Amino acid sequence: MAVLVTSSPAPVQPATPMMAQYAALKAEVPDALLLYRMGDFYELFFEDAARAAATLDIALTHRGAHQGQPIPMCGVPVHAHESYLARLVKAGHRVAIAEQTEDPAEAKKRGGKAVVARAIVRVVTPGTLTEESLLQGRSANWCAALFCGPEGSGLAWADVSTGMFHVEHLTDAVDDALARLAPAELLVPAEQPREGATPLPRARFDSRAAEAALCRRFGVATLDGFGAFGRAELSAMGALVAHLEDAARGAPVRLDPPRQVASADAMAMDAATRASLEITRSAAGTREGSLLAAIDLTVTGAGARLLADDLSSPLTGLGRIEARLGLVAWFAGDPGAPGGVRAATREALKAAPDMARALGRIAAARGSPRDLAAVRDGLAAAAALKAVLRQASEGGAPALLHATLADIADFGTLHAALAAALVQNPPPGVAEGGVIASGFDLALDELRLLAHDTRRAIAQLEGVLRTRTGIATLKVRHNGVIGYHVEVAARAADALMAAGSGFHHRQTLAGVMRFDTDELRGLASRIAQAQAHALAAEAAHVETLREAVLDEADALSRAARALARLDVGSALGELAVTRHWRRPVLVDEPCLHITQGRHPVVEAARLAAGESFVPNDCVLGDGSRVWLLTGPNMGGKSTFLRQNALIAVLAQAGSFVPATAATLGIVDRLFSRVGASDNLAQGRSTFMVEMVETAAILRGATAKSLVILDEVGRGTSTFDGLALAWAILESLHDVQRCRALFASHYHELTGLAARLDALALRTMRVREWRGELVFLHEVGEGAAPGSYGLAVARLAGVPDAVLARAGEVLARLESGRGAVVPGAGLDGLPLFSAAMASSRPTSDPLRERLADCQPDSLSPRAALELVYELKQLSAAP
Ligand SMILES: Nc1ncnc2c1ncn2[C@@H]1O[C@H](COP(=O)(O)OP(=O)(O)OP(=O)(O)O)[C@@H](O)[C@H]1O
Repeated sequence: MAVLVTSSPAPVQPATPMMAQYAALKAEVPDALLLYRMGDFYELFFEDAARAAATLDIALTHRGAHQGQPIPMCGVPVHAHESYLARLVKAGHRVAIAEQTEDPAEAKKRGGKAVVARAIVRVVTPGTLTEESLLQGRSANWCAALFCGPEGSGLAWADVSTGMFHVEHLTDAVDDALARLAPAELLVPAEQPREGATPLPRARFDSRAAEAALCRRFGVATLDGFGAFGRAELSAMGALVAHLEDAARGAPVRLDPPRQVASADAMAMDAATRASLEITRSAAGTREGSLLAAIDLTVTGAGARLLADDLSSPLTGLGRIEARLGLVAWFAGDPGAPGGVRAATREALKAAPDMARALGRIAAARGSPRDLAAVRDGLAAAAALKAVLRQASEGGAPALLHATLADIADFGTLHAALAAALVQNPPPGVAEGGVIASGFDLALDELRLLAHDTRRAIAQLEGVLRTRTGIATLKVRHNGVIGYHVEVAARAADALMAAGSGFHHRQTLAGVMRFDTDELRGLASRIAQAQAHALAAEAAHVETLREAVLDEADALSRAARALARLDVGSALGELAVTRHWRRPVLVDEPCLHITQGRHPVVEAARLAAGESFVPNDCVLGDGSRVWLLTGPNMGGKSTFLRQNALIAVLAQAGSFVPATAATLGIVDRLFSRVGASDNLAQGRSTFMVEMVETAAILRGATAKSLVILDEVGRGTSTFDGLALAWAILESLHDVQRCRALFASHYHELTGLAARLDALALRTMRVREWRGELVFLHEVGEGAAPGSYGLAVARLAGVPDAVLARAGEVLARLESGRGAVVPGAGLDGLPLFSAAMASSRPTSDPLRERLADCQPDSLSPRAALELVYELKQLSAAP
């Protein structure tokens, strides 16, 4: 989430009318950087300029003076402003854009000192982006609002780039919901501050005003048709919509009606679980290395966004999960879909542009002709796909396929209008024309023809004038400043300067003179007129097309979502076939039976390195609801723990799973604590974090939950850690009664198996071969015979002396195992330095030479030589 940086207040007592205008605009958006349009540049002044120059690494200059001080200024060119905007927003700034809202010529009419009228047309914040260049095609860009009321919290979130709009009532687990969403921008009431969130006045969260505003927006008398919303939900929705509208500054904001999300419909996962399982982001914070990246075979941006959504909130309802699995199975050809339909679907989807985002821009009045073309091509792809799938589904198809196809309406008329009107590859803007295809509007074609013919007439005029004047080098030229003109070398210009020559002097430059003639003027003005009319006609057509698209906005948005669902279904089908994944069986009883399960990310990494991955079974259920897993470091415990949790996530997200078979009782909450998670920035030690997270598990887990815990208690003294691990394991077994995989180095815990009837012992198998440790990565029955910590330390390159010393300490500790005081039995051990001394290498040339010498038989000269020799030996390494 972006950290918002506020900028400086507006200057006091502005010196010039322009600065007065600037100050007034700046006062409207005191917390945003103001980009002030001046001709071809957006300029920033004062503190804004300093901040922007530092972020953008551009030159800071000065313009005029304010209260005797030069005014700091910097600017970015209008034509390239999007990339600068992206950098400013990414750096956490809110940016307001003030445009010139009248022609400078109009201002001039009001007098020499009149300032061109300007207004803020948009406030750009991280959560209100629509530009393709500012967004990531494969991730959603959520703007969220949170309101915590006495009866729970309301969380509303929307993506203006696609119009998606959701709301959820939360009784607790607000942090979990925010971790799931990872919004680009979060709005909160000022009196409920949160780190990284934008505080808004409390009045923005007024639920009654919100209800009325939402009814107006969606043209309904009551919101009941969308769901039964609580006060907190209304407050959050109201603040969110008002913020989005405020940022758009009068430009329309298109949103789908709010979809109410019920917390119970999704598998609950807290932020620590998501981080530890690296579902959509790796530990390094990137998409790469995450589960999402490893399994994403979607071919469209919208498909990738939907897959991320599915993985972030796996379902808990059997019906919806089965519906998704049915679609994946059908695409995977299991059972027996006609050959080629998956490939055909993926091919058709590849041709589909991002219709949802194009629609978002068109609705926000920021759409370019290219966005209209994107809708046209998206509709063509949708129609082609629908035809393919309709035919393929004749022999029987899953319900979700039928429902999805039904969401793709018949857009024949709209598509025909777009296809007939637009050129194949329209330019990014309408200003230069060339958007409307020839043949669509005869009047437009005539205007274009006229302009074309006139240009040809001008070209012919050059020949006529050459003959008439006898100047062979005479040229008819055009430039943006003086338009069409005749150019001759200065030395040949005398005849043209003569009165009655028919030539009117325009310009004298070094070596050349420029003229025009009445005929040339006439032709030029005909061209200009024809062009202006043609441009106006094109703009009118574009507006009509825009309206036609917006008339169908809701249906288009549904169709875009349907295409995304087909993309996800076929991509997961492809994944299932190419990686040999299997359809999971979901049941109501709390079990987790996985045969030959694999970790999708680790497996992919191993395969890429030319190494194999060892699959493992996991059987949690009656009689073995909790597994206590022991084994050496590096043995594969964390991988095994995580892979089973990931299989549960994948299955409930509606995907096949990396196993030869899997039967899974629906998991209501998933908890994962694997790998160290430091939160030192928040002032908590590793152990403190571990205990806070463990407390959350013991409070939150139910008999339907799945808990995976790795090395609980490692951050404190051995006995404290063991005692805690012991009690936690007992609690999971007896109190929460959840399914759990519990990895630990405390071998003492294995004794609990005798007492806890649903606790089973498993170990990561290793073999010692010629003094070397070989990791088999196999889960076997029973407990590990030892912890092999020293052997792993040797593999890691810990020096021999330290290892030898650790071996001695270990032997003493083991002989004293069970003693009450940790470290009992160590008193008799020599000190570390003494042990180091005893383990010194025995071969020492200096000592050997000294031992060899006979002092009594040495002559003075031989003694001196011996001293030299010893000195030399002592210097040797
Ligand atoms: N099933 C497997 N097949 C092949 N290689 C595996 C398997 N499981 C793990 N590995 C490899 O072993 C390495 C160590 O795995 P992992 O981190 O899971 O071990 P660990 O027992 O949890 O170790 P530690 O306790 O030190 O964290 C991984 O980097 C991975 O490459």
